[in-house]
Amino acid sequence: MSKEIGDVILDVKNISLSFGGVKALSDISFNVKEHEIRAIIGPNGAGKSSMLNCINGVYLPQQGSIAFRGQTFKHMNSHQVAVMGVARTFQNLALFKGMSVLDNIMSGRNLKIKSNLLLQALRIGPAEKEEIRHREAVEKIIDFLEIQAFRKTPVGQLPYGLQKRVDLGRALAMEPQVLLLDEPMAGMNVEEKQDMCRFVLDVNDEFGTTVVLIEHDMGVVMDISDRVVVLDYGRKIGDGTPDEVRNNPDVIKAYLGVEH
Ligand SMILES: Nc1ncnc2c1ncn2[C@@H]1O[C@H](COP(=O)(O)OP(=O)(O)OP(=O)(O)O)[C@@H](O)[C@H]1O
Repeated sequence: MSKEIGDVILDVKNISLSFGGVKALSDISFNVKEHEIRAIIGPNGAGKSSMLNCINGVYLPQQGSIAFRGQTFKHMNSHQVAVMGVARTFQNLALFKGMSVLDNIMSGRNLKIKSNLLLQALRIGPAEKEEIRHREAVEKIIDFLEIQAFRKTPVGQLPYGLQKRVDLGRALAMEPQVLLLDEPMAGMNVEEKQDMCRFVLDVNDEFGTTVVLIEHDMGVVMDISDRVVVLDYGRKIGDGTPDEVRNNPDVIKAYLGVEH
């Protein structure tokens, strides 16, 4: 894999997060470079989702800071983080099940809609032109994700693997610079996983989008990631290329309970 990795786009510094007496994250630091695919792995309860929730402003860590392109966003909420260019998908799908694929992906464009609600509703003036532009962008994503056949289908009627693809489409509709994927392959069969892997690689390659993903499937992680950060009980125990992480005794111990 020979691709150009850029400067640091996301810099996580000394993040600590507790829920009452539970320390979900202890002094976690790592960075993500532009155009990278960066995985966060670790056993159940390691703190992976908590970390993603700190990055996209859902949780406010008690300590530490996160900077996007050098700009620290200590108190930004998830909307502000999204406007800045960080989109995410969810472990448990958060789609509108009764709405069509097209409308679900369109909902990802909301952040980009500039005209006021009345003009939008009447579809007149600049709102009409804007709507056409958004529709075109959404159609491109639908083509890219190869879901043309289901454009008008209510999302709830689609197989799980396709719903995950629509979830990705909705995040892509925000035209993010950084895409956070929370277990994009969870619950998928082998074929669906292969498809999702290909789409993640294509998004990274064709749009240049930086990807941060949590994933339990080690085969997938080792195949597609440029670098991997490993958490265990809220602490960072490894950070490096897939090969470095694979051979790290602390990581082996955390996963297998024994050193090899
Ligand atoms: N909202 C919350 N309230 C209380 N405790 C929480 C909350 N979210 C996470 N935790 C706790 O923080 C710790 C880390 O959880 P987190 O979900 O981040 O781990 P994870 O690595 O994503 O796990 P999994 O792989 O099972 O999804 C766990 O002990 C969990 O019980």
